[in-house]
Amino acid sequence: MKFTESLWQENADIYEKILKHPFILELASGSLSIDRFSFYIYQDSLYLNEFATALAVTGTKAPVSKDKLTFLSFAQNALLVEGLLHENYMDSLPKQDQKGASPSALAYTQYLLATSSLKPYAVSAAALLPCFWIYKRVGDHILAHQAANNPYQNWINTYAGEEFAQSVSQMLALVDGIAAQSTVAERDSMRQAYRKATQYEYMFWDSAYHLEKWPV
Ligand SMILES: Cc1ncc(CN)c(N)n1
Repeated sequence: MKFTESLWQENADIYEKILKHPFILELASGSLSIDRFSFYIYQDSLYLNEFATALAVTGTKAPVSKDKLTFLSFAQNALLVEGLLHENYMDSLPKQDQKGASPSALAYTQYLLATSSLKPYAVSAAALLPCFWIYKRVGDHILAHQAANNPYQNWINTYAGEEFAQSVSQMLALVDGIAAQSTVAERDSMRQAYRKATQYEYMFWDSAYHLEKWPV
């Protein structure tokens, strides 16, 4: 079994919880409130900026230039392709009262930035994989289960689309290649990083659904 397949199986419990989360159920039915979606898009636009930095930093550690370029192109796509989707939405959605990242969003981006800055290449790459793979699987799942005339169609089309699918395949191949050259201990660290980022993915949806605020 591929290393990435084992990661998926070990973390299927969290993926099942994501699929049953009201944010995802309501995104698929089109009934998600505009306030919640708007909160999510604003938080995600902040997230994408930091995510792109974490991708670029991870790229600097790649031992071969082909893989460096791949990480840099992922960073570029996060800012241009996903960023454009968010900019288009932000122009038409209600403005947010709360400025800056929510507690969960900040925790997630700081985790990715710290991991990409301070941990080995293999661990950084594993921490970034859920950001690709979970969105692809959630996008595909929603596309297959969505209601007609869904107001969030552009979002669904981006993550269930061919361009995003190609990035995900590239990222999976990269992580499998890195794992094949890693020791058992390194693979264990990769597993831990993958699970932590998967937990943060769940928390990101959950915090958007609850319009999470700073308590003080
Ligand atoms: C929180 C989060 N995770 C992942 C993705 C997909 N790059 C995203 N846009 N936002």
